[in-house]
Amino acid sequence: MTEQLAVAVLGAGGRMGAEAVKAVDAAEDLKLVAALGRGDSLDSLAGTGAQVVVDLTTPDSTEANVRFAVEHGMHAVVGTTGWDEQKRRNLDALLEAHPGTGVLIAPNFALGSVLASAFAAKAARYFESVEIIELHHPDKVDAPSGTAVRTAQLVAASREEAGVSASPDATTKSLDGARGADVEGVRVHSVRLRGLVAHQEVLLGGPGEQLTIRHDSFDRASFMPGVLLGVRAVASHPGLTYGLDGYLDLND
Ligand SMILES: NC(=O)C1=CN([C@@H]2O[C@H](COP(=O)(O)OP(=O)(O)OC[C@H]3O[C@@H](n4cnc5c(N)ncnc54)[C@H](O)[C@@H]3O)[C@@H](O)[C@H]2O)C=CC1
Ligand SMILES: O=C(O)C1=N[C@H](C(=O)O)C[C@H](O)C1
Repeated sequence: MTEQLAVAVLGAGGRMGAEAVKAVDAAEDLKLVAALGRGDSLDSLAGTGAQVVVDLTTPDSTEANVRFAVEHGMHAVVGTTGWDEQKRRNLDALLEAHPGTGVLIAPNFALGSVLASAFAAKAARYFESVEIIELHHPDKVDAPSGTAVRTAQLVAASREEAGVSASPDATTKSLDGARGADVEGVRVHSVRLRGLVAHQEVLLGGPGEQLTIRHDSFDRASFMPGVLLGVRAVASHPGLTYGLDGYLDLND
């Protein structure tokens, strides 16, 4: 048998972390060497031999966790939200000083969601209007979702490349928040509703027609194939990769 890859999960007591612990435990090629929760010292990682750290914590702690991993020669697979451009730039600089170490920041690990965002970006240049609605469970602490931000970035880049103008909008008078958040020129609306897990619709409108690209995660099991893919692949992708699409061949 080939040697198992040693994996540590941070945020192990959380909704995603608990699921990731089970998934890593069940994978024959992986060995769970640490499962840390809030309050556990990162120093306890040092003696575990962890090669890959999976971070599924909170936006206020993920940056320090990833910094610790990189500085101690561990690769990191990050699902936690909050990685804005400045934080990614800082991480890039840190990784330059640690060549050979890989970090994957995946706003969404569900393969269907990654595909839906890619399809939306492809379609966005052909429609006059585009808006995003993301819908999540009410225990989520951040809005808009990391997935919606990433989708808006991909959509905006695609429209800019194609020279498409901003979505038309005659609103001159509105209540604060009524038109959602502006993410790179794309309106994003956040719904929080008991019973939901993670859902997103990209609405694309043209004269007389609408295309809706919708993805639903009904269960956190949907994220685990992407987590495992990231864990297995991160060592062969040194530097920072933003989005699981960076590990997939979506160009055809
Ligand atoms: N990329 C993806 O596919 C997905 C990403 N997420 C994101 O993952 C993050 C976690 O989501 P949930 O599990 O739903 O949240 P959660 O609140 O259930 O879990 C977070 C856990 O991290 C723990 N924690 C906080 N700081 C820590 C630290 N320094 N060390 C160790 N543990 C620490 C908390 O005590 C909590 O148990 C959120 O940012 C969420 O948006 C969630 C689902 C899918
Ligand atoms: O908090 C969540 O639940 C999720 N967070 C990620 C996000 O903000 O996009 C991924 C997924 O949508 C679930």
